[in-house]
Amino acid sequence: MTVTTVADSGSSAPTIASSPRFWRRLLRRKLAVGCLAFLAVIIGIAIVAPIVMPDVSGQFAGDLLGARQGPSSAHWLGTDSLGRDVLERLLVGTRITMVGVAEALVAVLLLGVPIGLVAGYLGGKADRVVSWLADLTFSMPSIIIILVVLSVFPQNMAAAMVTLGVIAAPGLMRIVRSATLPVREELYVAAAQVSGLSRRYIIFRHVLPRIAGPIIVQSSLLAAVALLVQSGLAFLSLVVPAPEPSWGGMVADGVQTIVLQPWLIWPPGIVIALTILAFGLLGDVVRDATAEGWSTTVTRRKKRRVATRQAVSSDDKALLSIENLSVVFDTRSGPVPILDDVNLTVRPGETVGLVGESGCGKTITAMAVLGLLPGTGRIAAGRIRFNGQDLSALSDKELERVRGSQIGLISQEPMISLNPVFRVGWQLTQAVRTHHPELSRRQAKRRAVELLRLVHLPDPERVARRYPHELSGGMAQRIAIARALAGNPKLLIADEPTTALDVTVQAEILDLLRELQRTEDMAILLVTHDWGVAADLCDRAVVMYAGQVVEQAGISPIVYEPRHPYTEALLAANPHAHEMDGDDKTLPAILGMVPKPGEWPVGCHFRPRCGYAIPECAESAIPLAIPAAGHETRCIHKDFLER
Ligand SMILES: Nc1ncnc2c1ncn2[C@@H]1O[C@H](COP(=O)(O)OP(=O)(O)OP(=O)(O)O)[C@@H](O)[C@H]1O
Repeated sequence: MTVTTVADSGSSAPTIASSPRFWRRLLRRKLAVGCLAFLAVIIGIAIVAPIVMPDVSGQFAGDLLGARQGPSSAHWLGTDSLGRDVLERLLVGTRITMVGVAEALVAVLLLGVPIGLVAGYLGGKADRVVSWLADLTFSMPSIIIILVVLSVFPQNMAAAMVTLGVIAAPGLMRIVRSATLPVREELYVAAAQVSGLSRRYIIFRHVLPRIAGPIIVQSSLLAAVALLVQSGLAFLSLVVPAPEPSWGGMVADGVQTIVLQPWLIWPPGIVIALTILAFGLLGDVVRDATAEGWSTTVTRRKKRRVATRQAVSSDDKALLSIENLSVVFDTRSGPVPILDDVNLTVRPGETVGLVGESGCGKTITAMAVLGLLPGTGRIAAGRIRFNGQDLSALSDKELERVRGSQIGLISQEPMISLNPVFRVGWQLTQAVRTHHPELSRRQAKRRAVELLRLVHLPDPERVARRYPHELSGGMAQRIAIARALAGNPKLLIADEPTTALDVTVQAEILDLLRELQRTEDMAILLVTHDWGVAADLCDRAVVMYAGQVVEQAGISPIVYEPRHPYTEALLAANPHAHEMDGDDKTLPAILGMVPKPGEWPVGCHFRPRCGYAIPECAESAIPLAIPAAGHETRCIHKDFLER
């Protein structure tokens, strides 16, 4: 026999089982009330019966002439093989049976709960050692060990039941550990740490009450197992010496006389079966009540998650705040999701890089901010707050006023964005007048030349007289930047601004952007697939994959300690890193392709290409985790979360 525990019995459901709400939920269930009432009666009998009937325990024999009688008015449940009253022995025998159950439970709780709590809360080595010990104990044959203990301590029920508890403890440890993991990430636990409370205090006062639900479920199920084991050992006369009555011993008596009086097996058999059933069913209903609480807790946790996320990826000072943004493209076969729950923020004066392979949704994110979604694209959920206003709620006209004057855009193809039939100066002057209608034509012209000087174009007056086809790529990009600056924007969206340029010009444009950001006090949202560019320019990076933000953090942590396999793979495939290393080996590529919108896999979108994928990655949508302050990752992989 192996002592098993139900590993999923609400282990992941951090509910406050000690709260009145939990008890209200539990007591709404008739089955729970029935089980609790039944067990209360059994415990009451265990306490009272030996006091009321003190002689029964030591009674070796009763009326031998009236032995093996069926139920009668004198003996409601009949008499046993030695003429003793079955009902009296059943009632008095309740105590020793329940004491056996209690001994096993105390042992399992004393070992399983604290060790599981410490392993879950501390993690790392402590966790690994506990898991290893748990695995070791699982492979041990429990009943053999109990029999060995009984050979050393004959007829010692306490020794046998405590051994059972010790053997069952690793199962409870695991459940407590996994229930502790999400609780330790809660904000209030972090707040308790910050306020200097001791670990012991936090574990037992903050974490333990939150995981009481799974512990109650397990205790109930373990009580059923303990009762079965105690009855079995008593049946074999291994733990309760005669003439002490016990339920298991009474079953043994009934078995011996089964031919002469089959009735004797029924009373103890029924009571054992009903009590095991009550423990088992109570475990079930507690789990249901916990799960019901969990579904509401999930909603609350979701909100908390958002709150936590906002603590990382957004704050009140944010200039741009994209919150839970989902974008779809309407097609004949229905809406196709392009962006899924995108969250990111840009603070004033900050440069944030939006990194990812082609087709991940970087440009669509930028276009959504500008209210310029192409084709049938539309915002399906979420909002975009910019400088205190909700952009997603603005009309086209209102958005036009924001675009350019408050948010500027430079794109990958500056040449295409300039009208080939008008001189550069004229186009710039128009841009200045659009954003500053108060300026005269002459003043606007002067401002246009100033802008050309600002972007370090030599001889700006002459450049102003040129047509776009007379410009080089680098010059065209500088002019595009100058035009984006015409409205003195607070935020510049730069969509792959250097991709079409040669390397030296790329470096000049990046220098220019860095300088402008400082002098013009402008935030930049830089869309790029190039880590070199992101590392050169950005304070923070947001990594996108298949319509989702999969990781975001400060540029150093994300480059040196990526917490998502996609970021790690993207960094490994970065040609700049290899150039810097002098590494002439083949550049590692990420196998496979970014899945098309509408073909995203269930669970983690990166799973089919991920070398670390485990079955859980395919189960459901991966929530954002916060492995370190200011760092978010959409990965459940332990190796990445615990780096
Ligand atoms: N007008 C459109 N209609 C339908 N789907 C579109 C449209 N524009 C973009 N998409 C799809 O949206 C997804 C995200 O595109 P997006 O251009 O934002 O990716 P990206 O990460 O910026 O890549 P790139 O580096 O190529 O610009 C892609 O799968 C693309 O096919």
